Amino acid sequence: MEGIDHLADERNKAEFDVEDMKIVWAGSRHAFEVSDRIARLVASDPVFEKSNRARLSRKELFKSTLRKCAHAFKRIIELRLNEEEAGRLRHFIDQPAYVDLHWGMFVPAIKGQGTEEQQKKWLSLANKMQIIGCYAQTELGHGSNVQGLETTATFDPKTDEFVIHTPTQTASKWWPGGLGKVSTHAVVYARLITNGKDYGIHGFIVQLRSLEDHSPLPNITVGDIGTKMGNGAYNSMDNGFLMFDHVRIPRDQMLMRLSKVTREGEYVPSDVPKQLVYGTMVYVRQTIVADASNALSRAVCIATRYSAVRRQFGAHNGGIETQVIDYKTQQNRLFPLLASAYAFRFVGEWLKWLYTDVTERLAASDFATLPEAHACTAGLKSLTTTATADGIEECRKLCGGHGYLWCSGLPELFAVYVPACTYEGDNVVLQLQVARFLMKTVAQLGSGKVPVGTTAYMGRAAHLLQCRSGVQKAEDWLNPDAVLEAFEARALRMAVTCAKNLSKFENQEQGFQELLADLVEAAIAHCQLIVVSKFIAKLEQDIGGKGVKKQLNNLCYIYALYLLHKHLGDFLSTNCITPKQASLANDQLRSLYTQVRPNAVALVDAFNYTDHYLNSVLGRYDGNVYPKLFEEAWKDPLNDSVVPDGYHEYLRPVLKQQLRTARL
Ligand SMILES: CCCCCCC/C=C/C(=O)SCCNC(=O)CCNC(=O)[C@H](O)C(C)(C)COP(=O)(O)OP(=O)(O)OC[C@H]1O[C@@H](n2cnc3c(N)ncnc32)[C@H](O)[C@@H]1OP(=O)(O)O
Ligand SMILES: Cc1cc2nc3c(=O)[nH]c(=O)nc-3n(C[C@H](O)[C@H](O)[C@H](O)COP(=O)(O)OP(=O)(O)OC[C@H]3O[C@@H](n4cnc5c(N)ncnc54)[C@H](O)[C@@H]3O)c2cc1C
Repeated sequence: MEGIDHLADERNKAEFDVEDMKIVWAGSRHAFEVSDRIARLVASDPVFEKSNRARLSRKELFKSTLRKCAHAFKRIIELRLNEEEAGRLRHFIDQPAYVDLHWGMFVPAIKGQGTEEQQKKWLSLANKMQIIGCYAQTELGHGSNVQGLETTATFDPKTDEFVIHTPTQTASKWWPGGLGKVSTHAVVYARLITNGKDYGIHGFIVQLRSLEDHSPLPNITVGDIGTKMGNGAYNSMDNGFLMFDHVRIPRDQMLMRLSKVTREGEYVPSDVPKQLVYGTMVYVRQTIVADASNALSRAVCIATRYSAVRRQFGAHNGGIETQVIDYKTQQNRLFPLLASAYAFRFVGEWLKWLYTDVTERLAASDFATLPEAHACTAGLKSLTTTATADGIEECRKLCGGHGYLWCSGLPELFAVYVPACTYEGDNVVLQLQVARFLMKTVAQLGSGKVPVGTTAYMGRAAHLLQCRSGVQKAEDWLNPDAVLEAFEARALRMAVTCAKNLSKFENQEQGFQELLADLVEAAIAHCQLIVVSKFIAKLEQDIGGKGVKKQLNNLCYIYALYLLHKHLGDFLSTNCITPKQASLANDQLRSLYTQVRPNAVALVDAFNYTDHYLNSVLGRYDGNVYPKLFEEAWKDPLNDSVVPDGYHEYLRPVLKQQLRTARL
């Protein structure tokens, strides 16, 4: 059956031009062409083979990761790939590795926090990978609470050096990716102490390993923190621990773009907000939002193709059974995830714009939008990674029993993805940052300060606090104004309720702690509004291609109405909509599912994923699932022999024992 497209009928049903949708998904024709070319390059290179990853021991997996990274670097040089192409290459290799932290955090930290001189020195080494770096912030005892970090960097004016020290076991660096076995250098976050005074957390470039033989430098203890969840998965990464015993570094290895320490040991505070020391996290959170749509779309692609292949029940008189994708329950679970993948794609594009905008403003000493950029990156990182991790697991269940097989691609994808809910800020901790931002904004309403950006809607509080939805029939829920008003009213009313409840406390911080759960819900409502509004804004752009806009329109309203249904309690309890209107939203949702159904397979084809990248028997482009499941099963080491190892020692004696007992 090789060569037959088992999904051809599905593809023929599509009512839009898939090639045009591929461009919209990629962001531009250029981005599509680069991605397409590099994905094929990776798929055709045997060094990047990954189908046996689960069967490798940790050591084998790690060594194969080193090999892939070295080969990738060689190819980047040979083919003279530019930064964008090199980034796509690493993405499609699809194996977490030290390079992610080197390029994703070490280099950006130096770019963001190093002086020009420091950038010149360190980036020229890092860009050629003559040094490899990681981002060493988290400690055994503190991750979320950055202000609680214990590592010290004490200035010694006698030698013009900082002494980096780990004063307690809980001060050991713990988790940094690439640290365990690879990094030669790290940006280490430590408490800066000079003239006996603690000036809080600052970044320092510290060499960890010899550039000659890779052994740890004197007074440095470093290693891998151990095996993590799942076979393969994130175990290709050497997350590490690190302890310093009074390690000396030159003063000029403190990242000094923001604040400085002079030769005499005087601390010169930055004339810009001190929070810019957290700038690398803002940058990475923004990239994590863009990546959420990659991971979710991958899972959705597998679940959608397989749901079209898989048939259960419904056969009459020996006829053909029903494709499981035709069950409304399957659609109700799958299509909102398909819609979410597109929604996260577009909000990711918007967030990239916001980040670029704030970066330009900061360069011009305009710090006004920094709090919003922090709230948006934190909140959207939290919202999209939570939904994506849950979504991948839902896709596994949507694939029934076979989804639980490693070769479905879903267990490993879940195991690799789920720590995104924790790293770069625990998702609850991050929503609480959004909540603080919202409470400040609400407190300023009526003060004459007009809320802008993503909180502009709060400026229409007089209307939004008393309006009632005008929806009268199901189709009214396809009106962008009706949807936006419902989401805005719900978000504002939840924030205002929290603010009112907070005001009942004499001690605001105590009140905040008491109301944490409500505050997180208000923050989530605000972030969902952002995603919905950016999807609607996307539809207002000039989108060409036969039928493309119609499909995006359907997905946009599936996303919004599915959220409305899921969080109905919020919408009803805040009196934004009536039960009747909620029921109309459900009617509309069902109708949208019917419209998406014939386009579902084509909508996931638009992601343009190669079979190599998906690495899933269930998600194969040709839908030839069953013979390939057998092929994979035969490859399992347990099937190397018909009679298993251990039969003679452990199985035969038991069987013989039973036989004797039975005879008695
Ligand atoms: C492409 C790469 C591949 C990805 C691989 C992923 C590898 C993973 C890497 C990591 O995980 S690195 C470690 C990441 N760690 C965290 O994310 C820690 C999370 N914690 C924090 O970010 C902060 O400590 C906090 C929880 C946000 C704030 O803590 P706290 O309440 O103690 O606040 P302060 O530090 O005192 O600051 C208060 C003040 O500052 C504002 N603010 C906080 N963060 C930022 C920021 N990033 N940018 C701008 N402003 C920020 C905050 O809103 C407060 O403002 P005001 O209310 O005072 O106005
Ligand atoms: C795979 C992976 C890779 C990582 N890579 C790096 C890296 O490269 N570099 C690096 O420096 N770090 C890295 N980290 C560490 C990561 O950034 C931290 O684990 C993360 O910031 C969460 O901090 P924590 O572990 O201290 O969680 P904790 O803060 O201990 O969280 C535990 C629980 O407490 C809750 N909680 C904590 N504070 C509050 C609060 N104020 N209010 C309400 N609830 C709260 C949380 O919601 C959570 O449920 C990595 C982690 C992982 C899992």
